[in-house]
Amino acid sequence: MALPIVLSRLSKRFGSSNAVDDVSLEIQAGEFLALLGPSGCGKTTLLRMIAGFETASEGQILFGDRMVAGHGVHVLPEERNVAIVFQSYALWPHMSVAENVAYPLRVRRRSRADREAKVAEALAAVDLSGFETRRIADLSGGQRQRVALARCLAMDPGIILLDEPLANLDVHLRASMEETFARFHERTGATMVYVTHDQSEAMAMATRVAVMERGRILECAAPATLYGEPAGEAVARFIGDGRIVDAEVLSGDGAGRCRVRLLGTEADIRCPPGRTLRGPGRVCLRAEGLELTAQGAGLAATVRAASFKGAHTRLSVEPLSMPGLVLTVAAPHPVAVGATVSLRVADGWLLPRAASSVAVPVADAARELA
Ligand SMILES: Nc1ncnc2c1ncn2[C@@H]1O[C@H](COP(=O)(O)OP(=O)(O)OP(=O)(O)O)[C@@H](O)[C@H]1O
Repeated sequence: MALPIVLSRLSKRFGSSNAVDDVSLEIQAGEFLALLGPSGCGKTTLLRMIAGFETASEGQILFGDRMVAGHGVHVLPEERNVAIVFQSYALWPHMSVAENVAYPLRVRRRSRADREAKVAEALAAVDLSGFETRRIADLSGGQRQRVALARCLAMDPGIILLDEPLANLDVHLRASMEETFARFHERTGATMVYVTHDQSEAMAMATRVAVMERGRILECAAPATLYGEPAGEAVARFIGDGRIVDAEVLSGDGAGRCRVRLLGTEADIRCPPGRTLRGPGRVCLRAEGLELTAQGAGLAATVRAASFKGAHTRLSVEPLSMPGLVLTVAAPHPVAVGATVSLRVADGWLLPRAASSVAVPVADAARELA
């Protein structure tokens, strides 16, 4: 049965440095949560603490209502009833596929008939029926990872922890494995925590993504929210290569749209609904929110680099109004480096924290002006 995982004020110190720093997070039963962040941000340490391979310096971990770490408790990994999938597969090379998948069931002294049924079902779930007698050495990397997943399935765990399971696979195989993982998640219904530094992988599979930086969780939200409506500048920059620019909020409808002046031009963009704000703010711009427009009509910029992508040409452009800032835009046709183009800001996101900390609600501002 899937269990929720609750992390409360969890920290891990190695010497004087905090690898995990005051992390609190509730992972729902049956959720697929990705821990995403650059190398060294603490995601593996956090996963190892959930698994029980690391003790907590502070804080606690609950699986459902069972305390597994904290308040002097440290439940050993083998007693936590979690399944773990590593990038190194951790299979027994001298055993066959079926023997590997059956291994945890054998340890639990399940009957032969039960083992055989579970192994057949687990191998079918990862498209490896017919591979029962193959040796691990005779499998590809993707097939080995699928055996590791089948072994997990056969254990029927409530919690599955995955540490960069696709890191050793090539790009094409990774894409097909993303589907396998999604089906695997559906099938097990288990709570899954998936560590990766690859944001496209995290965004494609997870129901929520926790973005980590220097041991802390910056934001934890659904992929579309992180991408479209990030809460702060660090996540806006990290996810989808967003660019942050200063803006002046001119007016807003209170329902999630506002008019801003930015980079010497005006645009209608998205903003947090609720209070209508005006005053200075910070806006996240992404390549797909910018469009080429008729010469002289929008924001003038110089093309600094052009890279042909097949369906479009990706341009790096420098606005004349802000030298040094490099924006990216998808152009429907190639444009020469050095040319001047005009851009229209078709979409952007007014960052909430910057806005609420400096901007004034329109109603109040109007009263002040009256
Ligand atoms: N056993 C240890 N002893 C000392 N420092 C450690 C230990 N394990 C991890 N660290 C440090 O803790 C920090 C977080 O490491 P961690 O492996 O959790 O990061 P990560 O985000 O998983 O990185 P990567 O993607 O490179 O694996 C790093 O600065 C690392 O050097």
